[in-house]
Order: sequence, then structure tokens, then C-alpha cells
Amino acid sequence: MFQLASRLARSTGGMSLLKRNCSSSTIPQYETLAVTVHSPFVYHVELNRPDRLNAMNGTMWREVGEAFRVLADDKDCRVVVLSGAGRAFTAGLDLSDPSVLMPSVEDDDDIARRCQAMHRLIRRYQDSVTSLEKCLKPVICAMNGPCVGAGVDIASTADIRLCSSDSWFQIKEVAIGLAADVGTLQRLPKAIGSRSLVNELALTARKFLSAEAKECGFVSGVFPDKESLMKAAFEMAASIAAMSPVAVQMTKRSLVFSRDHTVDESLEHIASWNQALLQSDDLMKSAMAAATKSPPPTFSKL
Ligand SMILES: CC/C=C\C=C\CC(=O)SCCNC(=O)CCNC(=O)[C@H](O)C(C)(C)COP(=O)(O)OP(=O)(O)OC[C@H]1O[C@@H](n2cnc3c(N)ncnc32)[C@H](O)[C@@H]1OP(=O)(O)O
Repeated sequence: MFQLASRLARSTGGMSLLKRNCSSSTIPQYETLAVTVHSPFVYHVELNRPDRLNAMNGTMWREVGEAFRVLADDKDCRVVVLSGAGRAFTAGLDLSDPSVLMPSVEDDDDIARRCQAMHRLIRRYQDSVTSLEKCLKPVICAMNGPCVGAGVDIASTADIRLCSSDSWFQIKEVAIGLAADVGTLQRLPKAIGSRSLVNELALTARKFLSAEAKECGFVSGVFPDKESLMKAAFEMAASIAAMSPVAVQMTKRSLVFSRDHTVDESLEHIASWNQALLQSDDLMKSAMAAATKSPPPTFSKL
């Protein structure tokens, strides 16, 4: 018991709960994103080019990666709600931005050099999308209106997908001469049960509406309008933020790892991590609260 008490004292440190629950981070400013703190530990990342339906220009591709890499290290952030400003989640790749698919060596005569530059560009865009997954804070993707092309890549990478009833989705790449290359073809088959449906959607570029998205499991909730969607997304985010951040982030790490590995490899993975995490102060505090019939504890920051 003495050991438990001293660990509890250590975990609360000298700081007041109020101080620990308030954000003290400085949030970078972005040109194409609005990043705000919605409530304690709940961050909101908004794709913010509403007049272009949040189409992803070169700056947005770069800033999405930068923002999620910053949030990954932000101790005040435990969960992220990702949405689009205005009437769309995103209309996908910005087709009016010439730089978006043209690396700087476009006029180089040598095909090998042009290919290398294009390869680097694609890998950069892939890294931007993957940054949602590498950030161990759960990402709730709240979508309204169109979610086209790159939007499906991003949504497929999020941990939880919700949408409003007016939303629709389209893996549009084959219709504009592209094979989707930043994550949809790799992640969507693992996000929804039917590979036949994934193949159909990717090969025909047919739109699917919110009801079908729910039926096939692409989204886990459909809400009547954007207002109720955002309310539900932030409530869900707050409930995740109230959990032990150590446990939540380990759960995300394990879920992502398990998606891409065998059950046995994944069990070994969580056993290796949990040999440390089972000694967490958060577990001790929870056990103490249960034993003393106290309310659930407030967890310290990471
Ligand atoms: C390495 C490669 C990495 C990633 C590759 C990703 C591939 C893709 O993302 S493929 C998908 C590309 N996107 C599209 O083809 C969608 C194009 N847009 C539309 O079809 C329509 O806008 C719509 C989504 C069906 C919505 O139609 P509507 O409601 O009638 O609005 P609009 O008047 O068309 O749009 C309003 C405003 O936004 C501009 N805009 C829309 N989409 C884009 C876009 N993708 N790129 C640039 N700009 C876009 C549109 O031009 C309008 O602007 P105005 O100035 O008002 O004309």
C-alpha cells in the first residue's frame, strides 16, 4: 500500500489538476488547415479551403503531414477530430494546382530523373496520409458532403469514421487516369469486410452514399446534418480523452499493428509493450478508485 501511495503521489506531482487539464501548447498556424483545441485534450483539425471544397493543393498535402507530426508529440492532445470546413469534407486532389502532380524536374529530358522525382512526390503524399496513423492519438474523421479521391485515402487511415446523411464518397482516380496511390487500395480492404465491394468501388469510380457507407462498415455512424455530426464526434472524442492516455495510445498502436500482422505476432507485440504498461500509475489509480468505490480517476498527461 505504501508503494502504491508513493507512486500515486509521484504521478500527480506538484501540479494542480486544473493546470494539468488545461492546454499549454502553442499551436502552429497553417495556411490550409485550422487547428484548434475544442475542449481539454480534444483537438480539432479542419481542412480549411471551403471555397474550393477543401481540395488538396500542394500546401495542404504538406501541412496535413506537419500537423499530425506535431500533434503526435503534443502532450495536451489525446484525440483529434478531423473534418472539412464548409459543405464538403474534401473534393480530393486540387486539379487546378499545377504543382500538385508536377515535381520541379518536370522539364528534365531524362526519364529516370523525372521518375525519381515523381516517386519522391508520391512518397511524400503517402507520408502525409500515413501521419494520421503514426500519430498515436486516435483520429475521428467526421465527414459531410463530398469525400472524393484523396479524401477516401485520408478517411481510410482514420481510426473512427462518422458522416452526415448528405455525405457521399468516391474513389474517383480511375475516372481521371490515375490508380489510387496514397492508401485507399491498401487500407480500405482492411477497413470494410467485402473485398468484392472495394474492388467494385475502386474499378468503377461509382459514388456511394452515406447509407451504403454505413451498411458496409466504412462509417460507424450517420447523423442527420453537419451540426449533429460534429456534436457526436466531439462527444466521442471527449469520452476517449477521459481514458488513460497511455492505454489509449497503446490500444491504437496495437490495433494498427494487428491489422498488418498475424494474431500470434500481434499477441507478442502487445505482450512486449504491456510488460511496461501494466505497471502504469494509471492502472494503479483505477484499481484504487475501484477498491474505494471512488469516481474514475483523472489521468495525468503523457
Ligand atoms: C500522387 C497523387 C495523390 C493523390 C491523388 C488523389 C486523386 C484524387 O483526389 S481524384 C479526385 C479529384 N477530384 C475530383 O475529381 C473532384 C472534382 N470536383 C467535382 O467534381 C465537384 O466539385 C463536386 C465535388 C462534385 C462538387 O460539385 P459542386 O457542388 O457543383 O461544386 P463545384 O461548383 O464544382 O465546386 C465549388 C468550387 O470548388 C472548386 N473545386 C471543386 N473540386 C475541386 C478540385 N478537386 N480541385 C480544385 N478545385 C475544385 C470548383 O472549381 C469550384 O470553384 P469555383 O471557383 O467556384 O468555380
